[in-house]
Order: sequence, then C-alpha cells, then structure tokens
Amino acid sequence: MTQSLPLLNGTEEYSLVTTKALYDDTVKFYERYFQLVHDKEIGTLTNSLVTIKLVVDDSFKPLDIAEDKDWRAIVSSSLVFSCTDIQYFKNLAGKQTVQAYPNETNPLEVYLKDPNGYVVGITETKNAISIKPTLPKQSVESSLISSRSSRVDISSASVTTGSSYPAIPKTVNTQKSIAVMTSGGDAPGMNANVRAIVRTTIFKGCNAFVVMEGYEGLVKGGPEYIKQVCWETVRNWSCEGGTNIGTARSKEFRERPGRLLGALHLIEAGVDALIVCGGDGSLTGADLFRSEWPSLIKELLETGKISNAQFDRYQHLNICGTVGSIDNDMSTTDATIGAYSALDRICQAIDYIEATANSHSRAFVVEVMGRNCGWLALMAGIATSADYILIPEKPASSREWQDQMCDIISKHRSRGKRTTIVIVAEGAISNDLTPITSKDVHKVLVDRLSLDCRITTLGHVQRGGTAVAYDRILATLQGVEAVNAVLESTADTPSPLIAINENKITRKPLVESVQLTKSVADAIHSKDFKKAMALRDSEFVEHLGNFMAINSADHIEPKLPKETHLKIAIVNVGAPAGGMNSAVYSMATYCMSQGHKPYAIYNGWTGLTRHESVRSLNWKDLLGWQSRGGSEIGTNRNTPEEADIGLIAYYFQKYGFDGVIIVGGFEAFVSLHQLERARENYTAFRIPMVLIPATLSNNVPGTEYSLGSDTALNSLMQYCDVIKQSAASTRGRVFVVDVQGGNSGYLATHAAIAVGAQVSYVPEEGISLEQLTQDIENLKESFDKAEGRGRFGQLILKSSNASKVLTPEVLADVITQEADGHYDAKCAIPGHVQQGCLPSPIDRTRGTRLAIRAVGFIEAQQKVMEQARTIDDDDFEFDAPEIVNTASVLGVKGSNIVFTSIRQLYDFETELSRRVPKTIHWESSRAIADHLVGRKKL
Ligand SMILES: Nc1ncnc2c1ncn2[C@@H]1O[C@H](COP(=O)(O)OP(=O)(O)OP(=O)(O)O)[C@@H](O)[C@H]1O
Ligand SMILES: O=P(O)(O)OC[C@H]1O[C@](O)(CO)[C@@H](O)[C@@H]1O
Ligand SMILES: [Mg+2]
Repeated sequence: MTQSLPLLNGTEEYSLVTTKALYDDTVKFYERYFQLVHDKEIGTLTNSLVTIKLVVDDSFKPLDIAEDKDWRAIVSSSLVFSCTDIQYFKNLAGKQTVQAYPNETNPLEVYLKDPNGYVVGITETKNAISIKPTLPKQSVESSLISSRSSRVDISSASVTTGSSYPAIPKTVNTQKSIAVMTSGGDAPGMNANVRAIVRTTIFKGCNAFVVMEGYEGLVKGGPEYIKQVCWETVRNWSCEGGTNIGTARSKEFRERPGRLLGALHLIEAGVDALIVCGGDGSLTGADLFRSEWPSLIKELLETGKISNAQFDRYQHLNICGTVGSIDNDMSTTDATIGAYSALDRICQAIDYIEATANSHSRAFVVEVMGRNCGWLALMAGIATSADYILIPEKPASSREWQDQMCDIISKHRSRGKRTTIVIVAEGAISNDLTPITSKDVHKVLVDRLSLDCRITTLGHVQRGGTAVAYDRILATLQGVEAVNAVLESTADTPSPLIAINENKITRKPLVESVQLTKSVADAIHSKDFKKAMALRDSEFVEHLGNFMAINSADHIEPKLPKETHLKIAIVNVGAPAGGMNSAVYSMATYCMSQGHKPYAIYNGWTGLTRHESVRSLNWKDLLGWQSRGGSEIGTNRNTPEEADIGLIAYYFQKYGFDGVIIVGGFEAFVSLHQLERARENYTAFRIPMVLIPATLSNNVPGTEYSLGSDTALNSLMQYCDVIKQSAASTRGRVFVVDVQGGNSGYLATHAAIAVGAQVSYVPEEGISLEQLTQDIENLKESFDKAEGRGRFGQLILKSSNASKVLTPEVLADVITQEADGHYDAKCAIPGHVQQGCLPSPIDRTRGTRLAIRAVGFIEAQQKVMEQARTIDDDDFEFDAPEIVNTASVLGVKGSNIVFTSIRQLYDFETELSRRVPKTIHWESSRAIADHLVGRKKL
C-alpha cells in the first residue's frame, strides 16, 4: 500500500523529538545516506532533537511512499556538513532526483528518493550542504504518536521550540543514553547542571534521561521516574533555584534490595550512564552502586529479570559525579555546586544583621548549615569579618573555646566595636565530640560578657533562591565535562568526579575522593582532629589560618620579631571593583598580626603626588570595610608617569616603604610596569612590589581571575534575570544588553552562560553581518517555535566594544524590523550598575586570600631587595632574574596561584594596544555558551 505526500505550498518548519527507537532507525538511515553521498566519511548526527524543514512549492510533485516502510526513520535530525565536492551531489542528484529545480534564493535544491522510498531534501548554500528529511507534518506526528514508548513522555517532548545546532560533533555515540539525577539536599545550581548535561547529551547525539526524585526515582523506576527529555525541557533552568527534577534522601537505596531495583530500572530504561549531582552521601551511594553492579546484574539475570542480551549489553555501569551540595564537604574539589550561593545568602543575612546589631550594640549568634563541615561558617566568617567562628574541624575543649572567644570579643569591644557576630556551624563540636549549639554560645556571651545577645538560625533560607553566577557557570561547565567524561569512559576507566581546582575544571577519581571525604569524618569521630584538618584541602587550612590571623589582629603579640617588621603601602588604581576593600582590609589587618605597619595611599597616585594623601591604617578605621563595595581609600586611572613618578619616588623614600601592594585593573598593571622600569633611576622603587588584579573586565595578564569580576557577573546576571522576566511576560521580546569590559568579552561570555542568553557578541570576535543575519534567523526560529509553550523572552549580550557601529539601539532596531511584527527588541544599558553594590562573597574571600599572599610575597622578597638597595646605581642589576621577579602580578592560572614578573607579562604576554592578554584563558567557554543555546556559528 502506498501513500501520497500531500502537496504543500511555502516553507514550513517543524521541530520534533525522537524516541530512542526512532533515533536508532534514523542513524541507520543516515549512515546509508552518507555512504551513498559522501563515501569518505560517515556523517555525524547532531542529536535527537530535530528541525525538519519542508521546502516545497508548486513545482514539487507529490511522491509515493510505501507505508510499510519505516516512516519513523525520516523523522529525526537535521544535519549540516561541509562538503567541497558539490559536483558529486549534482551528479548524484542527476541520477536519483525525483524532482530537482533551481531556485532564485537558493542556488540548488534537490529532492532525492532512495530505493527504499525515503525522501530527503538537499539544500546547497554558500558554505554548506544541508540534508533535511522532508515529510508532511501530519505524518510525522502520527508516526511519533504511533511509536509512543511507555518510557517516554511524548506529550511534553513532541512539541518543541528548540533551535538547531551550530556544529557537528566529531563522533556520534548512538549507543549511549545518559541519565542525570540530583540527590541529597538540593543546592542552587543543580538545575544549571542538569540543563548542561541534558543539552550536551543531545548535542553529542545521545539520548538524555532524567531520574526524578534522586535515588527514590531509581528504586521506583518506570517512565514516571526515569524520563527521556528533550532540549526544550530544560529551557531557562539555569536561572531557577532548587532542583526541578526533585531530590530525596532515600532509605531504600542504602540497602542492597533498593539498589537491585535501581539497577533493573536503569536497564529497563536503556540507560548506559548515570551522572549523579549530589553531596558526599550521594556520591558514596553512587560509588557503592558501581562497585556492586556486576553482582546486581548477575542476580537480575539469574532471577530472570533481565535477558542475556541485556546482561551482555549492560556489563558496566558508567557513573560520573558532579558535586552538588551547599556544604562544600567533598574532598578533592575546591567548590561544590551551590556552596557559594548558600554563602551569598549567609553573607547577605549577616550584612543585614550588622545594621541592627550596630544600632543596639548587640551580639548575634548566627547558626549556619554544614553538618560535618565548617566551610560555610569559615568563609562567612572571613567575608563578614565575624568576631569568632565555631566549626567541626577545629574543636577545642569547652573551656578553651569559651576563653578564646570571650578574649577576642572583649578586646574588640574594648577598642570600640559595637557589634559582635559569632558564627556557629550546625555541626560544631567541642573536642569531646559534644555538639556546641547556638544556645550554648548565647549563654556564654550573656553570662561571661554580659552582652545583649540574640540568636539567628538561618536554616533553609541558605539553600533557597536562585544560584549565584559562579554556581551557574560552574554547574554548566561541569555538566558539559561530565558528559564528555562519560562518553570517553571505557570499561577500565575509573569513575570520575568532576571537580574544580582554583580555576580549572578537572576530573578526579570518584572512589578516592569519596574515601578521602569519608576519612575526614572518621578522623573527627575518632577525635584525631589534626588528621581531619590535614585531610581537608589546603585552601581550607589556608582560609582558617587567615581568619585566625585577621580576627585577632592588633590584639595579640605580633607573629614576627621586631627587626623584621615592615612598612607596606597599598594603593587602588583604576575603576572601582568589588573586593578592593576586602583586599585593603585583609592586607592591613594581616600586616598588624605580623607586626608590619600598613599604609594606605588615598585616591591613587595623584592623591599621593597632589596631596600627600598617605596614612597608616589603624584597626578601628577599618571596621566594616570587608563587606563594603567600591573603594574606601579611593581609586582613579592615573598611572605613576601621569601623576609624576619622581614625586612618587620621593614619598616612597620619605615614608620608608619596604613594599607596595597595588590593587587594580589594567592601569594598575601599567603602574607596576612603570615603577619596575623606574627602579633604574629611583632607589625608592627597589622594594618588592605586587599587583592584585581587580577589574570587572578580567583582562589583566598573568591571571584568570581579577577581583571584582565575580561581583560584576552577579550584578549583570541579576539585571538580566529581571529583564528576561519582563521580556518573557511581554510574550515576544528580545533585550539587547550593553555589557562593559573594555576589549575583553569575559563578562559578556560568562554572563551569557549564567543567564542562557541566545547570543553574546564580544570584542574578540566582533559582529559580522553574516553572523548577525544568522543570529536573527535563529531568533526567528526560536520565537516561532515557542508557540504552544508560551513565548519566552530572549537576551542578547553585547560587549560595548564588540562593535561601535552596531550599537545596542541599532541591533534592537534591526531585529525589530526583521521580526516583521512577530516580536520586538529593545536595548538595555546596565552601565555602571555592573560594578556592583556590595562585593560578592567570592570577591571578599579571594580578596582576603590574595592580600595575605601578597604580604607574604613582600616579606619573602625583602632579602633580595635589601641587598639591591645597598648597591651603587651603576652596579644595580636591573635585569637579574631574582630582581625582576620582585615585581610581580599575583594571579590564578589553571589550578595554581602564581606570581609572574611584570617584565615577563608586559613584554611578552600582553597585547598592549588592546589592553588584553595575548592568550585568552576563557576561549573554550564561548563554544559552550553557544552550543547550550543552539546558536549556529558561522
Ligand atoms: N553509604 C551509602 N550507601 C548507599 N546509598 C547512600 C549512602 N550514603 C548516602 N546514600 C544515598 O544518597 C542519599 C543522599 O545522601 P545524603 O543525605 O548524605 O546527602 P548528600 O548527598 O551528602 O548531600 P547533602 O549533604 O548536600 O545534603 C541518601 O539518602 C542515600 O539514598
Ligand atoms: O533539608 P534537610 O534534609 O533537613 O537537611 C539539612 C542538611 O542538608 C544540608 O543543607 C546539606 O547537606 C546540611 O547542611 C544540613 O544539615
Ligand atoms: Mg553530605
């Protein structure tokens, strides 16, 4: 029996999602086609979400298609591949054309029918040839409906608004179905992780599944709990808090029978790999599940629950962990998804509490989450300059902690501090393992210090709300990496855990990470606290040391002997950036704890040369600076040469500075270069000098992270969340957002990842008219297909310097014009709002860490420079490496914190005319930003 395709007019586009069965058929179909048309390389599929374009006009004759052929084979996938051998197609077309006709707008459009009756449209465009299956809408839909699988929620999957995909993945792994689940306590950023995993899975040509309700979903199984999802399912998820696929703490999964059911249900659903986003407990469970897998499937085979074929196919459980937990308690990774969002909530609450505490001169005991881990309490302690913290990792006897706390607080009070903040981790204990509650702390503060004291338990507020930019980006990059890891895994590959070390996404062996984490808890329970601390990562230990030094600064015997005490100057240069104050505060208080004298140069180099604005800092003046935005000591863009470098040398000499710490952006970088070059003429500059990069542009050579860039990202992200909501509610609006950042597209690219912007334009790429045309096409597609699911707002982020001609206004006008009344575009200029109000906790805590490292650098380089100062000008070895290295930029590079000499950076690693580093460390983020929204890049 045959069926005729109905005659259609015009162009119609449909998006559909295939089931796994359809998908496999499609692969076979395309493999046959590619062998037919492109004999060198088997073509690759983009994924199972498809755009089907019908290009039909009056001259297209209906075709006969045998109904008993597998119609579903042509339902799936749109693919585009480059081909130089156009002639080959033409020849082929000549042989097999059912109907071929040239077209005014497209040079050649050919419809082919293969011997089995499959029809395919081939469109030749300038650089690419696309092959798209053609089929009438009704048939496609009925075919999908008839193939409805009990495991697939077609109702939500079959209507999609997705765009097609920008690039062809190198390999197609048609075998893989990858499932993701969230487990344990929910954490902000989990949704962004799931979105990235689902979309990357689809992008790589695999099937994406989600397991609902954590391990509960595995134990229960079935289509309600193990669902196939599509590109559109996860739209906008990076901007949503909690976890949309549910999470649970499953008792049943802790027992073998529960895990046996889990194994059966995964196999039934055809899942090859499981990515678990959860905390230490969830990953312990995952690790156990994986190690038990061979015995589980053996039992399933023996009890007849699975077939021999299933047993053979599912020999190994491919598992990967992305760590999602607000506790940040997993060893081997610096941060877990959600931890910085929770920290943000805590810091905001404590910032609020400060105001009321100050009004009444009160003490507050703030209880924060963290069952076995004091990370949240410690970092909040640093970020809010709390007076004291109690964490499980460093317990003391009841007497010791009470004495120490009272001693520090009474000293703070005696010097005029009106507020007292003590942060207690939920899991805080004394060294006999007795829990320390906030009530215990309250009692001590009232009984021993007679303070007017209140308790605030922050509770689940800490887990609520949307994720901060860091968590959205971390979750997204880790999600992409998790899918890569799963696809690259073989039976022998140890299960990976996707970690982050400093600024680098890394893969760590899951088993060892879990064991290491467990050993911290074991050490605590066996009261081996030294071991517990040694097992924590070195950054944690460093932060704890920093907190202790800062919070007891100026009240204890200095750590260093008198003869080694230094005078250290600090100056802010360039535009204000979040974290500048934290750096100044921490540098000054840490200096006090060491015995050094900290000096602030107020209002940049010109403040020094015009008004001799330089003063030593005292402890009380600094109260509250840690949490403040902007620059308390003032900043401007003038460089030493512009301000008068000779006069600066004079003041350096007058005050006898032994070192200088510059905090700022590119002008600060140039300042360091000028001071270092001026050493030849001015002895006063023969001192160690260090730059802590601080600029929202994040364009300072020698580092992948500048203070202020995280605060700016959050400000921009919050702004974008607000206007995206407005755009979505308006049902059909694009906002073109003007983004700062000089010639660096860092901010635009990373904000685009955080908010899921459809496009980001950056100075590094500019805006070509072809790309703009393509992006407008994508937008149209996206809006057209949004029908039925509500129209979503779209964002385009444009770095100001991406184009001077194509301003946000012009872009908005062009887009509105092209939309032909279907939607409109407006521009939005956040401007200096991007500098942020209060610094983010990341900028505060990193400001502290970097400032203390900088002081350490000044101390460590003293000897070399002391000698250099005694040498006659003529003998001064300006270019000797040990001298050159005493003027350096403190940066984060990959997984390390490094000092790189300004000579090296300025002379070899900087594109001076554009004020950017020669190597862009975030380049790979661009492709991810694009592929996660389906942007086609020309
Ligand atoms: N040893 C284990 N064996 C099997 N399953 C486990 C094990 N530990 C935890 N799980 C599973 O993982 C789930 C989540 O663990 P848990 O409650 O410890 O949270 P988590 O993943 O550590 O996250 P968070 O601490 O952030 O809330 C448990 O409910 C259980 O189903
Ligand atoms: O939400 P629940 O199940 O009460 O769990 C609270 C626990 O979860 C966490 O938020 C994350 O593990 C802990 O800090 C806290 O102890
Ligand atoms: Mg946990």
